[in-house]
Amino acid sequence: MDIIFYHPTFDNAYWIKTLSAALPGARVREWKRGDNEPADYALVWHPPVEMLQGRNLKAVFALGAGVDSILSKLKAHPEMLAESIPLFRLEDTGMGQQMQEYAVSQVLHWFRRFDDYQALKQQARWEPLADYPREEFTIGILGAGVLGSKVTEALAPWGFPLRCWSRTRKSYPGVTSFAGKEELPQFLQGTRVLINLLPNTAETVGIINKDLISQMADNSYLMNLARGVHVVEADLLAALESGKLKGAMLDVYSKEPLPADNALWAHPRVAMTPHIAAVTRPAEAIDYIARTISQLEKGEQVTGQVDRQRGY
Ligand SMILES: NC(=O)C1=CN([C@@H]2O[C@H](COP(=O)(O)OP(=O)(O)OC[C@H]3O[C@@H](n4cnc5c(N)ncnc54)[C@H](O)[C@@H]3O)[C@@H](O)[C@H]2O)C=CC1
Ligand SMILES: O=C(O)C(=O)CO
Repeated sequence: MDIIFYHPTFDNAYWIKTLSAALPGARVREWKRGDNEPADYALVWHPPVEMLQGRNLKAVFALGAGVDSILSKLKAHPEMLAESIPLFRLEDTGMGQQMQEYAVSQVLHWFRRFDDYQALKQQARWEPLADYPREEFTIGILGAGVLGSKVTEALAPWGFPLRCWSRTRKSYPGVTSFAGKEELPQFLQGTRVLINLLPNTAETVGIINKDLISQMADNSYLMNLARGVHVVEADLLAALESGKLKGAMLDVYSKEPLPADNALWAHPRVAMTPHIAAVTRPAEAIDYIARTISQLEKGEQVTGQVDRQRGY
């Protein structure tokens, strides 16, 4: 079996060595321009079209959870990957725990009013503030899939009212589930902290806009852990100015790296990280990919296949 590997920034030698060890007998090589030798599987992130085009592959594995960049490239270059070749993505493989850490630490930061105390500190003001009632600190998770469900699990022990919104109804313990466009207004009503973990699709681009924000509780918070295109940044800034939103924690942006002149950098109530909420953990990802390839070779059922029509 031949496997080709391409990632613009990973430690490719480590991946090739570890994957080879996990799949004895497989020949794993780094794909380089001009390599047209046969391959059975391809592992990719931001692949050049010529890497995949015209190959008789058994499957392609995306080296991340979101496949929006691969699917948008496919839209522009449908010849890159035949419809019949399945595309897989990473399901959790260590990203769930990272999202849990990120979400829980920031929710607690806001709940304990550390943002307010930080602002008071700037003015050397000693001023104990009233606690927020826990039962009114409702947390809503947009996108209740692999990562969204992990985040609800980590938040559950803290006792906040929890709700999620997804395409189909979920039954996660202690979480009120809302499904579909028609239930979005109900989901938003009273939501104090909105955590976004939706995939980037034609239906979700720009979903966090002024209309959506206006339906949330006053003095609410936004945490965007999914993709920058979900948020209309001008509407976010306007909501921060009007006071409708008290703060935002952003990991992803409409343009990455975020240009130095973007107003988000300077905003005192916007906290930011540079798209690191959950990164691909090589050992876990290799374990999943090796296991899935072995199962595919034996004709067994596998998980993680992307529905290209649905867009995630
Ligand atoms: N910031 C970061 O470091 C990272 C960001 N991500 C982002 O997180 C996203 C989510 O990842 P997973 O949980 O693994 O995806 P998933 O596919 O398991 O879950 C997606 C959820 O969104 C819901 N959904 C999709 N379209 C919808 C619609 N139109 N209306 C209502 N609900 C809809 C689905 O029902 C599902 O509950 C990825 O697509 C990626 O963009 C993923 C990893 C790291
Ligand atoms: O896996 C993904 O989709 C990511 O965004 C990784 O940072």
